[in-house]
Amino acid sequence: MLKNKPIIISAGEPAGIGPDIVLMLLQKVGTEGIVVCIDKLLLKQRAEQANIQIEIKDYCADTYGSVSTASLSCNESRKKTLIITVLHVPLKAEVIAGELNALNSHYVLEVLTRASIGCMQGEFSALLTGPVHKGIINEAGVLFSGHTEFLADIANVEKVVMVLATKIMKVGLATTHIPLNKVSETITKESLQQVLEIVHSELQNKYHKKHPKIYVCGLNPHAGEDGHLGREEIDTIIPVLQMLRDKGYDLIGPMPADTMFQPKYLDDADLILTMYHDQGLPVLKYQGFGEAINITFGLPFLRVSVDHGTALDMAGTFTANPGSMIAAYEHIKGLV
Ligand SMILES: NC(=O)C1=CN([C@@H]2O[C@H](COP(=O)(O)OP(=O)(O)OC[C@H]3O[C@@H](n4cnc5c(N)ncnc54)[C@H](O)[C@@H]3O)[C@@H](O)[C@H]2O)C=CC1
Ligand SMILES: NCC(=O)COP(=O)(O)O
Repeated sequence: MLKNKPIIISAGEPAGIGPDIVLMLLQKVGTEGIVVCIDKLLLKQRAEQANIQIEIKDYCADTYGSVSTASLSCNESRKKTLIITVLHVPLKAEVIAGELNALNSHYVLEVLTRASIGCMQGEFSALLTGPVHKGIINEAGVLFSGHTEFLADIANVEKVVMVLATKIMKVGLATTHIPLNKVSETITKESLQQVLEIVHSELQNKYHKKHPKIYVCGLNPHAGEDGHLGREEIDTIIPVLQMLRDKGYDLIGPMPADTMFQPKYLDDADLILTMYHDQGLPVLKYQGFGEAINITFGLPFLRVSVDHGTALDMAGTFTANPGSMIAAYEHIKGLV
């Protein structure tokens, strides 16, 4: 049923590269089956800057898909025109590429809210998110640590798991956007169990891994070195892994994070669970920046995102690499 529904793209921070890479994606894959949630004047402005011919159709849930599905047309000058369906959300202030403006932070959140509610109501098959700027949203007075947590709140889900993926590896995070000095206390037996249950179930249900093999990193150097370099492995991680193994989970670890990322383990693992953001992501981005994607496990709808941020230094120049955006789109197409 959702197969026939459009994918909704939230273009993210309006002053960042989000609108640019959305246009680059549409040039590459066409516009059929895609609705872009953005201020339509902003999209037009960026397209003009890049000399991309576009025609905007206002999105209407009732008629979407019933009119012509052609995604390209030729005008008199025979230049290709992208026909883009836009779910218009108005900006609060004018946008200058590369210059953040806290006045537009509520616009960013309205886009995300509208798009994700549409996914939950079955109006859209999946959400593809462009990058947002976490700092400027906080400066507007809204506590915001990331899409992952924001979407979990909207969906009223207690726990979700951030997973980044390349062709070589999937890396999950036991904690997401929290200060380093809060990591240890945040990893409790309950939270780690929930994380592993979500990862296990998504690997089975979305990725058709009958018996997912999950490698788990320790928190401390050398996974605690038998308690001599920290006790979180002994007190928390090992008991949870043992309890889940007793239920049939295929879990390896806890293993030292510094030796985990080598081919013999990567080839064998369906996913590597790291304990915090910067334990797993630098390795993954070193290997695959530009083609990596970010998937939120545990939401009641499919959300996939780019692996990079707003790249304000490149906004409006159309020199950004759209590879991650394209990979995220292709990932969604493979799942819906
Ligand atoms: N999915 C999302 O919404 C994400 C948002 N962010 C947010 O983005 C903001 C800026 O974060 P930064 O740490 O500066 O990371 P960033 O990813 O925006 O930029 C880091 C470096 O990578 C380059 N870069 C980024 N994307 C690129 C692309 N597609 N092609 C070529 N070069 C690219 C930038 O020019 C810069 O040199 C922060 O507020 C951060 O929280 C960061 C990561 C993901
Ligand atoms: N480093 C990944 C990242 O910060 C993206 O987070 P989110 O906005 O997808 O939650």
